[in-house]
Amino acid sequence: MENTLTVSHLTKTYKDFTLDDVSFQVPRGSICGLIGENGAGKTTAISAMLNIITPDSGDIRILDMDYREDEKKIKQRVGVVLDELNQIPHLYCKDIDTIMKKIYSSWDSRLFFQYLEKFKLPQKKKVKELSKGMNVKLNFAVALSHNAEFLILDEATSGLDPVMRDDILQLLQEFVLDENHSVLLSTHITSDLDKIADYIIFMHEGNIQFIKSKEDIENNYGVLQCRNDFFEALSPDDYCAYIKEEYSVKVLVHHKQELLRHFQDLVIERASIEDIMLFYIKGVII
Ligand SMILES: Nc1ncnc2c1ncn2[C@@H]1O[C@H](COP(=O)(O)OP(=O)(O)OP(=O)(O)O)[C@@H](O)[C@H]1O
Repeated sequence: MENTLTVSHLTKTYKDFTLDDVSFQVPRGSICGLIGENGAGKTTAISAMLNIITPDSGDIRILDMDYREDEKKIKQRVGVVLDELNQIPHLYCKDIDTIMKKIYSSWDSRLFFQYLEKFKLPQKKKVKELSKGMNVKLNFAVALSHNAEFLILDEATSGLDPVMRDDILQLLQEFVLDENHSVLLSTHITSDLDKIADYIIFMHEGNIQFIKSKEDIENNYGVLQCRNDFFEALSPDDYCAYIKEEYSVKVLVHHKQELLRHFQDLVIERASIEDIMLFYIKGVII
């Protein structure tokens, strides 16, 4: 199995929105970041994978199984953390263990209580008494305590303080040290993906705008701020998007080493995932 997740030609139409023939993969052993503006279709795609909504067409395979036919088997092997809170409000944190033991065949109580301690979650607090961030941490403790091979995280880290977010990012990196483990992480905090993602899947208005490896972004992409006359002298092959400003042009280049060979004094800044996203949404794409 090369890919943990394969989404093929996924289409879902709502009144004012179409998720339009979307295809992408999560390679085994990788962390993939799913990014896109509000309403781009990220949650729609994730809801289809989890069989929460029924797509109009398309195939989804998770861990080499069909997402509908094999839903029960898949859910045993997948950990999910969504933006919304999905634990039962009147339960004590420790009672979650009793319930999850019945749901997951490979539930690990010892590991769950270790996570409660690590995340400073009091066993004797009710779920409804937890803050939003504490609730997110509880969902992570559940997702990580049943030997899941694949984590699907939809805006899961947005309610966490920077220190806890950093701890979770580290946990995710440790999780994929096992090459059978993979993560799909939808987030607006693109700096998190600069730190840990192997691939970036960028959705825009219901379509896949691009899929790139972080290595490709780091090695080949860059941001050049230049004067209009210099920009006019460039070949369109030298860049993939640009934004005209009052006295200069911001250019997204995708073969920066080649450009630097021709223009040795050129200053090309590192392109962050946020920079690239802004070029594709606000700029002119070549
Ligand atoms: N049940 C529904 N009925 C009608 N439209 C819907 C429904 N669910 C989602 N949509 C629409 O689908 C579009 C995509 O929504 P979705 O939640 O997938 O976006 P998103 O990329 O996750 O956005 P965000 O970053 O804001 O969470 C939006 O225009 C939304 O209004």
